[in-house]
Amino acid sequence: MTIHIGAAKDDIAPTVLMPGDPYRAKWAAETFLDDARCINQVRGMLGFTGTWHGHPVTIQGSGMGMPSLSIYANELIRDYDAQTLIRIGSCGGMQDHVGIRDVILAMTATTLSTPSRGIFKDLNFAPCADFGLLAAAHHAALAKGTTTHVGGIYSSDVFYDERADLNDQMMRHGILAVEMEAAELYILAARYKRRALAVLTVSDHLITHEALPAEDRERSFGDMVEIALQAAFA
Ligand SMILES: O=P(O)(O)O[C@H]1O[C@H](CO)[C@@H](O)[C@H]1O
Ligand SMILES: O=c1cc[nH]c(=O)[nH]1
Repeated sequence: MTIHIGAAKDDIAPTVLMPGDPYRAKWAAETFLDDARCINQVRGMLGFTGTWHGHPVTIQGSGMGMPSLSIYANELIRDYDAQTLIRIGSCGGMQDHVGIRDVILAMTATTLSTPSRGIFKDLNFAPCADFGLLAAAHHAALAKGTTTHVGGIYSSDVFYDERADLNDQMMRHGILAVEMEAAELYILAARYKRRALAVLTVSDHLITHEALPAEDRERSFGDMVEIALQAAFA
């Protein structure tokens, strides 16, 4: 057990999927895993462990934002020895050619700041995905026929952002979508030599202002979960 995860060490699999939403963790575990059991309820940040095609898998909510993700990812890596961490998240589309429900594979994650900012001081570290996971996820997405985009995303600290100029610069530089966790996940994976990837589904759009309801964000993103699982065990 850790401060934020009530599971015994053996209850967490080496492969962990991390949605921001704990109820997406529950839905994904019940939908895709065999013999799924709840292994964490501390603070309501639900986690489940089961098997997918015989492989042990944990699906643990990360909460919203990098400070929350950082707590769970640190404990999963340092206390539970998680080796492969794949975020399965929602995001806001930032390019015209990116549509609602499309899948984004985040090759890089640009940020203004992360919980790791302090250790880098004046260095701008470039958080990036594990290439093997990225390539395997792309292969899985193509095989599935899911409309998928691979490229840079923006990990923001702010959902209700008062600085429109930042989004403008992201869009101008080809960033595909905005979310709030991937950059810190990639930095922690680099620090501890683990594999990480963010597989995202576009839930709303900053240009068209389309938006999916909360229930869809919780329960309807099956393609991204299957892509993440196939990538993890490719
Ligand atoms: O759907 P999740 O995985 O929570 O991801 C996105 O949704 C939340 C904001 O609504 C942030 O956590 C953002 O990164
Ligand atoms: O962080 C997020 C997630 C979904 N949509 C957004 O606009 N931002």
